[in-house]
Amino acid sequence: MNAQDALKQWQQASVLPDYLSDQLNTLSQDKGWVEDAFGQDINFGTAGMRGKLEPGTNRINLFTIGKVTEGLARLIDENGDEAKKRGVAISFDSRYHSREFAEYAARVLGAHKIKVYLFDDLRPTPELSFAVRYLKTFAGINITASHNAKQYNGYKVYGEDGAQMAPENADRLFAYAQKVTDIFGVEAAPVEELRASNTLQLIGEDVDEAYLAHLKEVTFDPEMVKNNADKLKIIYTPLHGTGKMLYDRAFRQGGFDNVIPVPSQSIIDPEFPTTIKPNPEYRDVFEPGFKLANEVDANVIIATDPDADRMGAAVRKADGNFQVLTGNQIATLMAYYLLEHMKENGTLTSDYELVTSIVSSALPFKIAKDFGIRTKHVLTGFKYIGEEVDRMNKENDGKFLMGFEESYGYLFKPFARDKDAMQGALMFGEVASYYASKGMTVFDGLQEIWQKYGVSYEITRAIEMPGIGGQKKMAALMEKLRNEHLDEINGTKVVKIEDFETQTSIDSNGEKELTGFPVSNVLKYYLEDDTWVALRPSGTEPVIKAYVGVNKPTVEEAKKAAEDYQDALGKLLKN
Ligand SMILES: O=P(O)(O)OC[C@H]1O[C@H](O)[C@H](O)[C@@H](O)[C@@H]1O
Repeated sequence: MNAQDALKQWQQASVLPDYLSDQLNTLSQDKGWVEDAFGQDINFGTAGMRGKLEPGTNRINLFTIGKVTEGLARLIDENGDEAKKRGVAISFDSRYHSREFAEYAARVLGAHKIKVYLFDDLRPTPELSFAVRYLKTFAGINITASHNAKQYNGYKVYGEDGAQMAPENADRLFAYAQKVTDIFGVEAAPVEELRASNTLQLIGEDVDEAYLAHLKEVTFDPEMVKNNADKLKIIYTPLHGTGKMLYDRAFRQGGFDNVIPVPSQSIIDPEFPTTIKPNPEYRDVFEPGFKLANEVDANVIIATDPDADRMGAAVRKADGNFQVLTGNQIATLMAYYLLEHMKENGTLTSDYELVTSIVSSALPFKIAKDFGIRTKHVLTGFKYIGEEVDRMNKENDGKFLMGFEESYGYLFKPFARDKDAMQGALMFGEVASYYASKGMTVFDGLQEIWQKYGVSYEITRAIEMPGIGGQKKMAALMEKLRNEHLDEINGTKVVKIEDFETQTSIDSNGEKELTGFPVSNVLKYYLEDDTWVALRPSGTEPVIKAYVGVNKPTVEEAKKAAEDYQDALGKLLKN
């Protein structure tokens, strides 16, 4: 069906709620919008599906949610009665329509007589991941668009291991969803009926308690944290989202006595009024935190995104100013802290493993190798880190130290199988507490690590390419670069190119097969000066991402080189 025919179908549908009809009337005046919103079906990316809250087949609304949930229901049907009895856990964040979509997904599953555990209120993504494992459900759904701007919403799906559904099942689910011919005809059972038969069960405090009990396992040295509680003042912001539900109890039980929330950002609000995008990657989200930190003389600011899977931090330097850290720097500090202290108390063995994505900093790998433990690279997407944890458990081969992604995602204890900002906040608090006990700032600690291992400095830039046009442009750009085999970037020789789509690796010895990764549209370049560069279209936002990681003796040199490489990439991507 072409975009115009699909539009007509939506215009004639009698089941559209008023807000969608109104939006449709206004937006459909724009031909480009119609092409984009109805020209294709919304797809599954790095983290399920994500899109603007608008009418259309390529958007997030009641009907695309219903269609995909119908796909999940059919996947569960295919797995038989046992799978239906185990059912699905559903949570949602603070965005517009999140609660409504969660309830609708519950009703669609309920129509298939699939058991549903629905959270009574908003909850963090990692708690949903935990709930899937705790309740032993067959799958999980989280209605969230994570850190995207307020106009977006989305749908993350979890498999029975609590990790985001791996491509094989996600593809089956999507294929089932594609078989739904009438998007408005998806059956949904009434809530009252589902409640009466206990097909739909509300969950909340019971799961909170179990999850919080596990969060206690994250802290490595509770005594140290407790003894230094008075030396550390943490400002915390949930950025108007789900972190608010648990942070207070999590910090308190972890021994952190001085945690002060940012009042304006502790109000649950789908407008995310104090931010442009509620993403701890951006400095502006820390502004109210800086102000409060200066008023109360705090050392550290911790921010979690609206579904509390990402965690960012800013730390006070010796000169009194705050430094916003990157996800790579936060991970480096946490990895070093754990390795050093585990070694010290004799618990570090060589079968511990650190897992990270191919576009994350090389420094934690270098440190891990120095401590004699194993390292493993995976593609972007925390589900791949989840798969590694599964492998370690199933094959009894390796112990999980931590997993991280440059995009502010960390996991230490795999009772959740997605990145967990609560775990990140507790571990980062512990790191801060440790440096405070030595009379140092966290930033001093980072300098110390850099002095020992050399400076790794990474910059990620996202170049926006919206709409169907943007997708085509990104595909063409990647194809062009793939065929060009760049031999230099900003004047420095390329010594190796890894192409994760054609699964080849080329260096001066010729071409080899690149094994161990699923096919993915990523190009990674290794340069003569120990720099790496990676390019890939994002799976969650309409952007192409350019990653640069440089290794230099000093911060100044590293920063300058990373910026220069990014500028060169910017030009390359414009051509
Ligand atoms: O770079 P993208 O494809 O946009 O993905 C960036 C991040 O998005 C989500 O948060 C996923 O859960 C992460 O695993 C991923 O790293």
